[in-house]
Amino acid sequence: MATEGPCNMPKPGVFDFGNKAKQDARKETARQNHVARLSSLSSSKASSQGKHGADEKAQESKNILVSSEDGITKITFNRPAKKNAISLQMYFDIMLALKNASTDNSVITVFTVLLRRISVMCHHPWSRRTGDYYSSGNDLKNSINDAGEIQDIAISAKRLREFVDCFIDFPKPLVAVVNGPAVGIAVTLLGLFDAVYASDRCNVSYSIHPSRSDLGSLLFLYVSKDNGLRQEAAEMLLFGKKLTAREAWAQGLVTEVFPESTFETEVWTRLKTYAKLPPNAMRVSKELIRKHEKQKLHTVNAEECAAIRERLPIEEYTNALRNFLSRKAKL
Ligand SMILES: CCCCCCCCCCC/C=C/C(=O)SCCNC(=O)CCNC(=O)[C@H](O)C(C)(C)COP(=O)(O)OP(=O)(O)OC[C@H]1O[C@@H](n2cnc3c(N)ncnc32)[C@H](O)[C@@H]1OP(=O)(O)O
Repeated sequence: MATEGPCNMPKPGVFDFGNKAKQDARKETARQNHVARLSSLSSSKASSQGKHGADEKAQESKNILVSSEDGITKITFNRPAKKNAISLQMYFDIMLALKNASTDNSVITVFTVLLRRISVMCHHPWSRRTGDYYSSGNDLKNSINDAGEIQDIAISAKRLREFVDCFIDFPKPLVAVVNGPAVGIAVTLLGLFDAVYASDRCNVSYSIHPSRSDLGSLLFLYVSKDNGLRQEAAEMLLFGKKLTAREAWAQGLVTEVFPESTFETEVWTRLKTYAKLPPNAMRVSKELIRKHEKQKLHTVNAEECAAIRERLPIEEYTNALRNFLSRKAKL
C-alpha cells in the first residue's frame, strides 16, 4: 500500500473509527508528518531565536504580529476569521516573540488583538470596534493529523509545558488588553499576566465541552487562592460557566474593567505612562513579587501537562472534537 503522495481513497469521516485498520500505513505516515511538523516548527523557532538579537527588528508572522513603540512591545493576535484560535505555528510565534521581548529595549509587553474597522451608517464615516474574539483558545485542529486522527498528545503536552513556562518566567511586566471574549488556554494564561485590562464586552469561559485538553489547575491556583472563591472558580473550570468581565474581575482574574467606548484610549494612555517608569526597578520588583509562587506554578504546570499526557480521556476528547468539527457543538 502506498504510504506517501496524495490520498485518492475515499476519506473516512473525521474520527470515523470503523474500518480504519486498512489505513494503518497511511496513518503512520500522517503521524510521522505531524511529529515532523511539530519538530520543524520547534527547530525553526530555535534557529530564529539564534538570529534575533535584543534590538533586531520584530519577527514576521501572519497570525501573530509584533511591534515595538513608546517602550511597549505589542504582541497581537491576528486570526480573526478563526476567532484568534491558536494554531501550532502561533504557539511557536508567541514563544519567539516573548523570548525577543524579554531582551529588547521595551519596558512593558502587551498582548492584544488587532482592531478591525467596520463601516457603519452613522455620523462618523468609520466606527472602530475590536475583532470579535480576544482568542477562542487552542486551535482544535492542532491535535489532528493529515489523516484526521487524534495525534501525539504526549508531544503536544511537552510543548504546552514549555509554552506556559515562557509566561511563568517572563521577566518584564506583562499586560493583557482583552477587548473581546477569551476561551480556554487564552483564559488560563491571563492568570500569568501582571495586569489584565478588559472591556465590558468581554467575557471569559473555559469551554463547556470536553474538547478542552487544558485541565485548568493553573487557573484554579490563581482564581481560587485563599479568597473564598473556590466554588466559583470550580464552577467555571468544571462546568464551563461563562463569566462576564466584571465577574472575572471579582474573581481576581481581571485587574480592571473599562467601558468599551473608552477602552482603547484609557488603556493605552495608561500603558504609555507605565512604560516611562524605571524599567530596572520594575524588573526587580516583578522578580521579588513572583519569586515564591514561581516554583509552585512550574510544579502545577508540569503536573497538568503530565495529566494531559497520561490521563486525558481520549474518547470524550475525540467525541467533543468530532462534534465541534461537524458543527454540532460550540461553547
Ligand atoms: C507549543 C506547541 C503547543 C502544542 C499545543 C498543544 C495543545 C494542547 C492543548 C492546550 C490546552 C488548551 C485548551 C483550550 O484552549 S480548550 C478551548 C478550545 N476552544 C474551544 O473549545 C472553542 C471552540 N469554538 C467555539 O465554540 C466557537 O467557534 C466560538 C463560540 C468561539 C465562536 O462561535 P461563532 O459561531 O461566533 O463562530 P464560528 O464557530 O463560526 O467560528 C468561526 C471560525 O473559527 C473557527 N474556530 C473558532 N474557534 C476555533 C478553535 N478553538 N479551533 C479551531 N477553529 C476555531 C471555526 O471553526 C470557524 O471556522 P470556519 O469558518 O472555517 O468554519
